Amino acid sequence: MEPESLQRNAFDLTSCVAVLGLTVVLYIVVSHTLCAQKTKAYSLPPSPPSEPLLGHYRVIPSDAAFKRYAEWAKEYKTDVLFFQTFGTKWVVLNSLEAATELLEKRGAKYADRPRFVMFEEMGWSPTLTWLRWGPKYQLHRRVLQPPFTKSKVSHYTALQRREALACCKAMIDNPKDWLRAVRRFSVAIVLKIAYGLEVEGIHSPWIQMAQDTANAVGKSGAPASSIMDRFPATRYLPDWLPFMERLRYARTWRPAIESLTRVPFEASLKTMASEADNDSFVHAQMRIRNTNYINKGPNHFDLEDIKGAAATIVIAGNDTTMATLMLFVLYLMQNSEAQRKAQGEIDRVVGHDRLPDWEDIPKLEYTNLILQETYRMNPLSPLGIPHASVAEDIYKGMFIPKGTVVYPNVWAMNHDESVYADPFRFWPERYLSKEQGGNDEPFPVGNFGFGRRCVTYSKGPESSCQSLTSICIGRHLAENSLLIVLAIMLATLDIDWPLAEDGKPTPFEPEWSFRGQAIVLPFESSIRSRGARSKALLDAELQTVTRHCT
Ligand code: HEM
Repeated sequence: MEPESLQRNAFDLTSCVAVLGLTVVLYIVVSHTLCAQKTKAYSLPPSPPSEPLLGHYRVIPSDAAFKRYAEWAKEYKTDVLFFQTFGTKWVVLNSLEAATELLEKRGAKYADRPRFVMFEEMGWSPTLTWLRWGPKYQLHRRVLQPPFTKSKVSHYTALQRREALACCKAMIDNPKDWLRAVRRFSVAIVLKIAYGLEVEGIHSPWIQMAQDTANAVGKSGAPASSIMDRFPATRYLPDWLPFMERLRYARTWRPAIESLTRVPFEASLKTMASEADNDSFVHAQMRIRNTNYINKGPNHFDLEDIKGAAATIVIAGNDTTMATLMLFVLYLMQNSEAQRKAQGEIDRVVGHDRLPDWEDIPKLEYTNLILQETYRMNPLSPLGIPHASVAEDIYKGMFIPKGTVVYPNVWAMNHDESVYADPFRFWPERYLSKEQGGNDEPFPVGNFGFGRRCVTYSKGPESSCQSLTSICIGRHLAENSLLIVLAIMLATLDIDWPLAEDGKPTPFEPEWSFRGQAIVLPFESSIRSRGARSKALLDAELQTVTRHCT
């Protein structure tokens, strides 16, 4: 390039950055002034000191921010904290009381989501989880919710049990590769439900595809917290600039998101003609679409919507299940007493002549307590998926401006010492009554989100939500998957610390990632069959269900 043109490019960039800087300053001054006028009567919630222009941008740690928020809440003696950066305002709700009051009782005011600019940059198609409040959101929720209601998920139980048996068999046959078995279980269920596609074995390419997407989402940082989300114009800056590492991340992982959205969808469409009995989400939606087309009716849910919604099922459903299963293995390995107690319960309820089935699940009280304690110990989305307010609000005399992003600090609520004694201890008995040797503590809260992003509003000055549904549409599906696989794991496997060469268990501290989701990183474990009898049962039952499962 000519020196003159180089100079011109450098000048263009400098002026571009200068104009952008000026815009940021103007934006901040105007929004501060407007906010100050509104808050004359009420003050904003407490917040830690911020920096000029950058606000709280550099004050919030990128790793495990939820822990810092919990500390600030104690320091400032408040359950609501306020922050702002580049004109974006956000509050963190650190108590169950605040989250229930704002996100549930006043849910209509907090039904929106912020705009997820970083996720847009990552190439998502319309995805319910990230959609803002509005007709598109309502349409997606109306289409996606019905197949996952508490009664409808019974449709998937045969598939879930078959995959649970296959998972445990793969863990026993190839214990070093137990993570792949767990990933296969998590992917196989949602891939079949969304697209009608089968995962063949633990080396299926679908597993790698889902793994890549999970990596992309899991380490992308708390949703709506990047510089692009705070100040969308920065998405057009070159990604080598300082502060733009999240833009670089988004662009690096874009192909993974695009593949998972496109490739299984196309594979599913190819089977439309040959699989008339395929009742997957994509086939069902395509059939509706074709019928509307033939009858010359409108098709509001277009191809991009079907594609995006199917990908939502896989992306929202696979990694959450996988991460919870990894936690089961970890906590059972670390707490052998709890493991033995749960195995005792399985033996008592199910006996030794068969493996756990759906009719046993309601009777497995201690197994359910292990699930609850796993949820509490490590909420996968420690700051939930943020909501956004559609109107200004006053809470305990504190002013919450319209358009504020709202994070429930689910981790803080589930580690509140005033509710949970010794909150960092894995103790499933804590939920039992005092007479039963427990501590009468409530089940964990908020792991599946708060409130209701309502489907319809009632009219009137105090608008309220009409649809009282739990925010995560996949909760019932996920709980069924987790309970059946946990029960079969307890019936067929012994989980222990990895063994050294001399055969002795070697305890270690696992590593975690707290960037975005809170997940335990891959770790070693010693997994063995509980005995020849349970192994024979596993082989026999797997053969039977594989023959019968559709
Ligand atoms: C252990 C398993 C799971 C956990 C911990 C979990 C957690 C969550 C959380 C925290 C939210 C955000 C709620 C909010 O906005 O306050 C959410 C939303 C959502 N989840 Fe799940 N989820 C799980 C499994 C699933 C599964 C299996 C599916 C698939 C069917 C699914 C689909 C969704 C969807 C579509 C949303 C967005 C709902 C909306 O914004 O209206 N999830 N989930």
